[in-house]
Amino acid sequence: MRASLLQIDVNDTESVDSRRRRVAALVREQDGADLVVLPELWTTGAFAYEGFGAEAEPLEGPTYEVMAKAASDAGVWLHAGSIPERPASDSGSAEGPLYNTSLVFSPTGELAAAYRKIHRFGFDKGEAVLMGAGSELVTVRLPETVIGVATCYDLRFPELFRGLVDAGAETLVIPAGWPERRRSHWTLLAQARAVENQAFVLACGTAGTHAGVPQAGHSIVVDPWGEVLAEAGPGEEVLTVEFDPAKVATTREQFPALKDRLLGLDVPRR
Ligand SMILES: NC(=O)CCC(=O)C(=O)O
Repeated sequence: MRASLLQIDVNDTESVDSRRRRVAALVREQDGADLVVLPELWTTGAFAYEGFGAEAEPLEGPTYEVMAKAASDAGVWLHAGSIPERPASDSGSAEGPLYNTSLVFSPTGELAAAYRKIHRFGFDKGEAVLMGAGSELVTVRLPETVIGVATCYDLRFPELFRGLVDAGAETLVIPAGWPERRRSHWTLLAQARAVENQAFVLACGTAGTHAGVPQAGHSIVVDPWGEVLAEAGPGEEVLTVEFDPAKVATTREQFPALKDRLLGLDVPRR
């Protein structure tokens, strides 16, 4: 299986419209890939809080339209990263809470899944107060593997990933806007989630600086044994990797640690 992670430079000088067009063209160039992955909130920047309201869009808004077409033009599964989503309220008005919502498209441009980020970053400010929390785990069956989706700060919450594994996930796909300041956590946590869940991890971050926050870049692909298969540098980059999804089953068979779980399962305790 071939995956391409598009580590986009998200800065304050390029307009959202221009970035959308540029990223769509990059997606179309990945026509030999099985899966293409974009970062979190790459239209606005994950730390550009002022832009969330101004650039919020309904699920089927401009980013959806452009990305659905790019996925079908390239004939790839596309995890299009996330958008600041403003769902239309029941009455049909444009008012309502915002969500940090990821979109996954099939190679024919159909929406296969939408995931609203569960853990919002910022403690008492930023995303944590501007956006609502999602509540549903999302997996998507591709021909080669089942992907489980999570977003950026979710990476710090292992129980979410265990839930995805229980729902069948074999490849964990994590778009992010992770800051350079905590790059060591990013790499360490990506490897930890791969090892503990015996799953592939595809973690795609942003490059550049937006809202005064330098981004880590260093998108990373880790195999179920915790080996780093590929890692990007700090700048904009297309990180392409080939991997064998069957390695999940062989790792889980040969080192069956997931079968030794006791807590959280309905089993007698010693
Ligand atoms: N956008 C985010 O979720 C940032 C997460 C982060 O900076 C961290 O967990 O550290």
